[in-house]
Amino acid sequence: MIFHETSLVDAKLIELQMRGDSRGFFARTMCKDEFKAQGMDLDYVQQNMSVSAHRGTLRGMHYQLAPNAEAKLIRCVRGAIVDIIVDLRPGSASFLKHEAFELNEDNKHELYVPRGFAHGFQTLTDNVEVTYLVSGYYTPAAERGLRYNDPKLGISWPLEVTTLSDKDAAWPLIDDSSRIEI
Ligand SMILES: Cc1cn([C@H]2C[C@H](O)[C@@H](COP(=O)(O)OP(=O)(O)O[C@H]3O[C@@H](C)C(=O)[C@@H](O)[C@H]3O)O2)c(=O)[nH]c1=O
Repeated sequence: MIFHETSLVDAKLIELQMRGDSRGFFARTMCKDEFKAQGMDLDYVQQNMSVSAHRGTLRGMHYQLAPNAEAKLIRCVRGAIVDIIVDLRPGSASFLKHEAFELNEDNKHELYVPRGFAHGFQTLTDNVEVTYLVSGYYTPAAERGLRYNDPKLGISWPLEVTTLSDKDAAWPLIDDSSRIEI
């Protein structure tokens, strides 16, 4: 795995190293030793997948409150997405900043989202499958979100939003104090 720093403190874009042969190729997608050397979260307790039927579908921006905060390791295994993360950690040099990453079935990039970040993505193709490991159990009482089009975040999504859950349409806007419950 090749670990690339991002503009957001502690978040990393991971390039997989393919070992090809006559059958195809092999690549490692998670390795505790390599993650430890990078200071990344090591213990993943759930693996999730989602399938989105339509191009332009948006899921986000999601996180869980501490002590249920989760690190996430995201990969798009069918189709393509733009994945966007926001650093919500007060005191971080990248507090409230975001960065966008294209993850798709061809580049096979993996995005490491640290605890204390909000996460979301928009599909760039129909019939998209995303798979991700998370370091915390799903805890509905700890679920929180930011509005994908909150002017305080200033995220520019690549496509018109075609599909959005009622829950994602209703997340609160960040108030003037910019204080965010994490
Ligand atoms: C996230 C999650 C949802 N669910 C249930 C709740 C609901 O009935 C159904 C769909 O849930 P959601 O609408 O929250 O699914 P979705 O909008 O895809 O939620 C996901 O979005 C991306 C951006 C993330 O970062 C993930 O951590 C997760 O929050 O699945 C679980 O049972 N376990 C889980 O871990």
